[in-house]
Amino acid sequence: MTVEARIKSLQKKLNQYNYEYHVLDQPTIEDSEYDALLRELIELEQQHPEFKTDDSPTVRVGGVVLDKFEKVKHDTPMLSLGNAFNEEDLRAFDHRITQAVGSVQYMCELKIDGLAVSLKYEDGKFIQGLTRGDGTTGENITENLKTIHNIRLSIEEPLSFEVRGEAFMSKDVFKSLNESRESEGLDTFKNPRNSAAGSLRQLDSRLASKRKLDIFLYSVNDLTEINASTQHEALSRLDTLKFKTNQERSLKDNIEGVLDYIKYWTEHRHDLRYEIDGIVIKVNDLEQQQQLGFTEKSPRWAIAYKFPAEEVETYLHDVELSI
Ligand SMILES: CC(C)(C)c1nc(N2CCN(c3ncccn3)CC2)c2cc(C(N)=O)c(N)nc2n1
Repeated sequence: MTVEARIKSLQKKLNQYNYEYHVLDQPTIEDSEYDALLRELIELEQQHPEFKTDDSPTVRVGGVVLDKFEKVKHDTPMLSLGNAFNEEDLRAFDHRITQAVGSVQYMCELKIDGLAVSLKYEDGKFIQGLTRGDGTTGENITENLKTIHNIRLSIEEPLSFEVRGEAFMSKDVFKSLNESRESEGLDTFKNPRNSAAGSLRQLDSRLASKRKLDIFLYSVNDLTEINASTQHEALSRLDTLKFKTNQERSLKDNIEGVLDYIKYWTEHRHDLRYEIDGIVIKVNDLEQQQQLGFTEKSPRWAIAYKFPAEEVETYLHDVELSI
């Protein structure tokens, strides 16, 4: 096999292993075997840089050091969400909607407690990643986002659109990061959200790569590009394009179903391997979304139900401090 053929086959194999491990959560080879193949590919690409591609799995290890993050305007502004804190707020949200557009289905999604980011694809290639920033302008953190293994560096269709999602750090990664920081005498991070934010703000993408960040994607800015007519179809389309979406989502026929879903996750949220701070409820049908429209900064067809703050955690924290 020629060197070029070996490099191409390693790139293909490692990208497939990445997808199985980080998107499907179903690895088919041992980590040690993956690492050995990756080391071989890094070496071959260093000897033959003409065969290195910008969607090679070696991109994941980072290595670009910036002196600052450039500010970039979002093509499509990233909106914010209205909040609901109790059943009354949710019923008022439902009443306003059904009065305006009649009966609707709701897509319920776990509200991942991370950092909203926007990924831009052009002809199927990941070309730019931005933080949400103030919704209008974000920071260019493309090199750091490339180190998140389940972010597709290229997709199998030459699509051009922006995919939005929440980058986060899992509870286990957060715990071991704080343990190693403690042993190095560094100050620890307060919660996974803060450590994800700190990781994405690293100017050296090699450091960002070590933080093992993760991401769930939840919306596309140009739905005609993926010809979806509901949020349910949009998420399924992201799945077929091998993006990582959250599989705990559920389609409900009315507000009662939404209340059941919220009740369930209020009780089971701590069984998850990542933190959530609520539930996002969206009108499923895109035409009904259009009819409902937007306020000046958030959609009228979506709301974020926020879990009540947990006294137990703060109480224990205070007790620890007072000892
Ligand atoms: C596309 C819309 C606007 C409906 C939307 N917006 C979201 N967010 C907006 C406010 N965001 C925000 N962030 C910081 C400051 C102000 N707003 C943070 C993202 C969503 C966040 C999540 C999630 N976290 O899991 C989700 N499953 N779906 C979302 N959907």
